Amino acid sequence: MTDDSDADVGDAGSDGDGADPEALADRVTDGDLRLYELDDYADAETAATARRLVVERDTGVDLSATGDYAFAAESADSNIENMVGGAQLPVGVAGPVAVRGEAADGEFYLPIATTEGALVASVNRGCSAISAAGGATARVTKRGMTRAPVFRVDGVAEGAEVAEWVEDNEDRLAEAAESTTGHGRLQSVTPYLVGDSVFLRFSYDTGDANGMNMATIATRAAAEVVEDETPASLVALSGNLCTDKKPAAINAVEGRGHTVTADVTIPREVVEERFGTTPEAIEEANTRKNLIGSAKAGSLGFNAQAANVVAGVFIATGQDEAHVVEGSNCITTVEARDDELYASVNLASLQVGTVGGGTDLATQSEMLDVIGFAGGGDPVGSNADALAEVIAAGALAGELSLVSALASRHLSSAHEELGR
Ligand SMILES: CC(C)(COP(=O)([O-])OP(=O)([O-])OC[C@H]1O[C@@H](n2cnc3c(N)ncnc32)[C@H](O)[C@@H]1OP(=O)([O-])[O-])[C@@H](O)C(=O)NCCC(=O)NCCSC(=O)C[C@@](C)(O)CC(=O)[O-]
Ligand SMILES: NC(=O)C1=CN([C@@H]2O[C@H](COP(=O)(O)OP(=O)(O)OC[C@H]3O[C@@H](n4cnc5c(N)ncnc54)[C@H](OP(=O)(O)O)[C@@H]3O)[C@@H](O)[C@H]2O)C=CC1
Repeated sequence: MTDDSDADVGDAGSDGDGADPEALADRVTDGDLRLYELDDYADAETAATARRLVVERDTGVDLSATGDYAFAAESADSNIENMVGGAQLPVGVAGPVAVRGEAADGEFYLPIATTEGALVASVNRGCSAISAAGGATARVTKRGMTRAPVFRVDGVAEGAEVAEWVEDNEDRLAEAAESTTGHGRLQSVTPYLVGDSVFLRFSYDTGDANGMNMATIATRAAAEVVEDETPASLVALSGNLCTDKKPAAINAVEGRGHTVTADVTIPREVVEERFGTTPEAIEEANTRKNLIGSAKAGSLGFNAQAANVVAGVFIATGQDEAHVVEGSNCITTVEARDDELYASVNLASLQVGTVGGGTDLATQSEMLDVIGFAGGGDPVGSNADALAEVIAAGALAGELSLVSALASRHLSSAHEELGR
């Protein structure tokens, strides 16, 4: 879409369209402008072109591939600073997979952006077995985006008073928090006291949005009320008990974002035909690997590759990719029954949105459309719920296929064949 060689020649000192990327790049090189100030002197695309020129000159690297991006630069204004282009990776589809959810009920393609050969094939195989079995049942059982500021108090007694005040005045905190958003609703505030630190874990229903910005802005307003009304002094708006983008047991236990569970019962003949192994072998591999192995490792994830599906769909659909950390909090269960296999996944903390964040970008919104849940839902929140249910079904497909491949000793040959 963009090309350094045919950029407009114009006045590098003027605002907006017509600015010359070469002249702008010269001004950066001369120390007259900072890289991030280029947007004040040119439209977003020209500014990105000028930045590429600066980086090309400084590093000697040809950035023509990075400059060949397929979205309007200005559409990424709220997503990136110092933009130089686009990072592209292949996206494939698995499915369609049949999902019997509360919000998602039908057959759904699962777009997966990845560079790992064999991943889409694996999820596709799992999807085909799930669909042959009549589909996966999926339910969102909890929603709540959290933000937990930390306050300083003078000691335990004062901290306990602050915690009590918060518990008695949740309605006042909700009023302040909700004054900042049309869609966010404060669901709870849970105080934690550690010595002279008080943590307040705020949890919000954020509708169809991931809600991390929404929750952060709302919590700032609530924190001001806490400071006005109690002796507590705000130290940090995020006190890590949220817990955002770090492995944390609190998310695995209490949930964060969407807590979603999916299960399926697959007839024995379908298992044997699609996975080339038996329900008993899959159960044994799951127990020894995903349960005992994970326990011995002290892992928070009792699964094989939930993060693969979460990451692939997140990148394809404009979710915050760092939330894959929480998205990997998944427990996979498998049970061989008389003539069938029962399998389930529980994703405790899946952060998804169909509005906001990167969901409006060109390819990302296309992929949300492919799944069928782009934009705000009716009722509010139903699109994000549906996306969570479809991802859970995809994670279940990935678990079934990979654990089967391990049970049938096909993992390394599959990757030799498809991934090298
Ligand atoms: C690779 C397969 C699927 C072959 O499996 P197969 O049974 O030999 O393949 P098949 O040719 O008989 O086809 C069966 C089905 O697989 C699908 N399929 C088959 N090939 C393709 C393809 N090219 N493109 C799209 N879909 C494909 C497709 O659904 C097909 O059904 P059909 O449509 O023909 O009725 C299998 O061996 C497999 O799933 N292996 C596991 C690979 C895997 O899961 N990799 C994930 C990444 S591993 C990792 O990152 C995490 C790890 C392992 O470190 C985590 C841990 O510690 O456990
Ligand atoms: N601030 C932070 O600390 C952090 C931010 N992030 C980033 O936050 C972003 C996600 O935040 P998020 O708040 O979701 O996104 P946005 O900041 O993009 O806000 C989305 C907005 O969409 C509006 N909206 C319109 N329709 C709906 C609907 N149906 N349901 C819900 N909201 C709707 C809401 O407006 P209104 O509120 O007015 O109702 C909402 O605030 C990601 O880009 C992520 O990377 C990630 C981690 C930390």
